Amino acid sequence: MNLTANIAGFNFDHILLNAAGVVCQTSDELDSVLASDYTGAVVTKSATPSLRPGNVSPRYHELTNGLGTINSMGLPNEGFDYYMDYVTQKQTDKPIFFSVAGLSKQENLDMLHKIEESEFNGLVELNLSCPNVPGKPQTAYDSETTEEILTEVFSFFTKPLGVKLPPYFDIVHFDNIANILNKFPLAFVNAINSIGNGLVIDEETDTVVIKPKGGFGGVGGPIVKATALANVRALRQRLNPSIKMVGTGGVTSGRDVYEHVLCGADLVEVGSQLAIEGTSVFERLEKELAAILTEKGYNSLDEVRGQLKIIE
Ligand SMILES: CC(C)(C)CCc1c(C(=O)O)[nH]c(=O)[nH]c1=O
Repeated sequence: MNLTANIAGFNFDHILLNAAGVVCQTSDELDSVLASDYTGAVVTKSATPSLRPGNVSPRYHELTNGLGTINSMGLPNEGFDYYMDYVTQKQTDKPIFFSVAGLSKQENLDMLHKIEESEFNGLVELNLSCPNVPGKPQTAYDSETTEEILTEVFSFFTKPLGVKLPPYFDIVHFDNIANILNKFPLAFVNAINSIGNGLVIDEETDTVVIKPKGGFGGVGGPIVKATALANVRALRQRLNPSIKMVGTGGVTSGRDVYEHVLCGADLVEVGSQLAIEGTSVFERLEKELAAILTEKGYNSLDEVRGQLKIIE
């Protein structure tokens, strides 16, 4: 059975990996994802130029009803040089995604220049949920800023690069962002990041569950699956075929992985469920996915990818 994928000439023997931010801040965590026999790659926690402790705790919470998670981590990470050391020294035949999230356009450009000039030979994921200038929405929700930063990036960057996008909720927004992204030689697009600025309340105490931002945080897990699938599908339908698709959001079963592939995903990432279940989740998900393919008489994900049917 063929459960492989290819992006920018990189072969992935498995289509599953972690979502940036989950089990990927330290070298031990990164090693644990790579060590799984059921992952095809690993992505680092989004790096900033220097080390960041991130926000005060509680900053992450799993909903008691199991429907999802909420977080306002605040970009805690070991700093750019730590991840550069890791990705350039790590001996592995699995591709590595180096995620970056500068706090300004200049920080992103500086990090990307360093990657361009480095020995790193993996893929880069530019986190476009990165902050924008005060008073403006996150970068990915600001078309001009998105186009401006990608224009500057591709004026010098030649290694495989994709973008991590927040969810969009309006068909015109799908059209707009796809029109911008199609102007650039992107290796991939990763949809979705957590749904921004949700709010979860503790029913015992009538209090928010995370401390930063008065309780507002990014929402993940089962609760976001419908939005994640819609974004993967809408972007797949609009983006040049040369831009591959990474599906993220709401994956807790092999069926969820299968649905991301039906919508067009080449790789599928696991965030909340990985945080909850640990790296054994990858084996469970791949085996559940393989069982679905067998049951349906498919021998390869190539027969499934993008084949979602509509009601004629
Ligand atoms: C939200 C930002 C802090 C600007 C980026 C890092 C990030 C975080 C985070 O570090 O709080 N959490 C997410 O769910 N997605 C992200 O992309």
